[in-house]
Amino acid sequence: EESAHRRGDKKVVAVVGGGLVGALNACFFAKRGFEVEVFETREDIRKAKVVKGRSINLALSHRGRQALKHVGMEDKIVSKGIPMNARMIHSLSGKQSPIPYGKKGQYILSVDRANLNKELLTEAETYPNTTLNFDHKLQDWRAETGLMTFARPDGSKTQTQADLIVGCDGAFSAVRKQFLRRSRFNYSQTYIPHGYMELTMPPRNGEFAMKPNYLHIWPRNTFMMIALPNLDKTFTCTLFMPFEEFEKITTGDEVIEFFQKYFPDAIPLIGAAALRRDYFRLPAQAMVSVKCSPYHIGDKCVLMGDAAHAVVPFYGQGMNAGFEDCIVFDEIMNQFNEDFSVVLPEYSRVRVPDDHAIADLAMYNYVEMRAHVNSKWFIFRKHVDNLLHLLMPKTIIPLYTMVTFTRTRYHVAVERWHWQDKVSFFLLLFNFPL
Ligand SMILES: Cc1cc2nc3c(=O)[nH]c(=O)nc-3n(C[C@H](O)[C@H](O)[C@H](O)COP(=O)(O)OP(=O)(O)OC[C@H]3O[C@@H](n4cnc5c(N)ncnc54)[C@H](O)[C@@H]3O)c2cc1C
Ligand SMILES: COc1ccc2c(c1)CN(c1nc(C(=O)N(C)c3cc(Cl)c(F)cc3C(=O)O)c(Cl)s1)C2
Repeated sequence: EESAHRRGDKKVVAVVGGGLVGALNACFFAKRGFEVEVFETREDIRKAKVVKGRSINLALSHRGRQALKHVGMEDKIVSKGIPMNARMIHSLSGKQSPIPYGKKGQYILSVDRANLNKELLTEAETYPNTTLNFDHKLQDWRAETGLMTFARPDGSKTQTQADLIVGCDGAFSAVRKQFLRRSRFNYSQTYIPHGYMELTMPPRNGEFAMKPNYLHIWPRNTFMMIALPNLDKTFTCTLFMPFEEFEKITTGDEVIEFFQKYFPDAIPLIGAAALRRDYFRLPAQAMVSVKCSPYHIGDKCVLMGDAAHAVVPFYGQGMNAGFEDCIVFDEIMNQFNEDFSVVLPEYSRVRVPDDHAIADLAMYNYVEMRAHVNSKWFIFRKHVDNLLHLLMPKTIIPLYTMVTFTRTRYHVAVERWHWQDKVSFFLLLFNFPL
């Protein structure tokens, strides 16, 4: 029967969550001519001052760029990103060793999260068939009818119906909550013992304090710090450490002592006074890994982005994977002529194995980095990867290359990686002329 809430002839798509994936998804659906309604808990961040407590910048790579390209946003976002052509490994002695990501054109971009979110919201708004509703917190919804209930800041409630509900409301998704009540819905979440804290490295004499076109890494097994450049010539440093280690450091002196021991070269670059102050500004944030399946309910609701698969950040792929979700869904919409009753199950069938694979990869890399990776090991491994790739470009492709610079399905990249590990072990064993 005619759906009551159809405006004109096109169906209504409700995107819950106006974060990175929700804002991008709104563009994908609007481009197809749907009536798009975005519902976002927070106020319009384009009017707000600072969004606190989120990772300030992110690494954008191929998968994410392809999604942005699809809605004509790639050039605008890339122009405001800072290319990182290589990692810069900081050893305990302060020695810096660059390791290229690949051939010349193979670089990743440091992009500002808040700006990316603003640009995507503004782009979504340019579509006449798109409405952004801020200060709308989804509280409840029903799969049978597509009826949603939102809480407003003044305590009032509003309701609206949609033909399709797209849950892009992040790792603690309210849309996903309804999935948990249904039979045959699989769900798992893991908080890792590490937390993360962001520290700012200011410019020095008006210039970047370190070489800007690198992803700076201080790998120290249990501890790790990374730094990505910002357009204002600062670096955002992210310190990863077990919560119990964060809790041991309670005074400014202890902060300096800790950095003296593990990241001595960073003290003058961040500044001892700033370090003493900023370390206590915000508590360390938790990192959770969420896996679930299926991603849909009937022809009514589908989860994308962190709402479907929150991953630990140790591959820099969370947003890239969420952005790629949008392309994959769009491709399936083309294949099955926008018939939600076919598109949604097909999307789960295709995408669950890949998003689970990247979740596993990121967790694997977290365990790997925590256990083995100090500067020497990191440098050695990456050089071996690059050497084998040089000798047998078609046979050995480093895993991070497949993940970061191609759209090889994540689960296929993992399968190849397992195969390659056997082959290269075999080759080394029979001392293939390396
Ligand atoms: C430290 C750290 C570093 C990272 N680095 C990278 C990186 O380098 N590269 C990368 O690709 N990814 C990275 N990520 C991952 C990336 O941040 C996430 O994958 C990405 O933000 C997911 O986007 P999303 O839109 O799905 O969710 P979110 O960005 O969480 O957006 C969800 C939105 O939904 C809204 N919302 C929540 N609940 C409701 C509700 N009930 N009703 C309405 N709205 C609601 C929220 O306000 C928010 O705006 C990193 C993550 C962390 C924590
Ligand atoms: C804003 O906060 C964050 C937090 C973590 C990350 C990022 C941004 C961006 N990240 C990227 N990771 C890769 C990668 O593939 N691997 C295997 C790596 C994984 C780790 Cl943990 C690392 F330190 C270096 C590399 C590396 O290879 O350079 C990229 Cl490529 S980008 C991790």
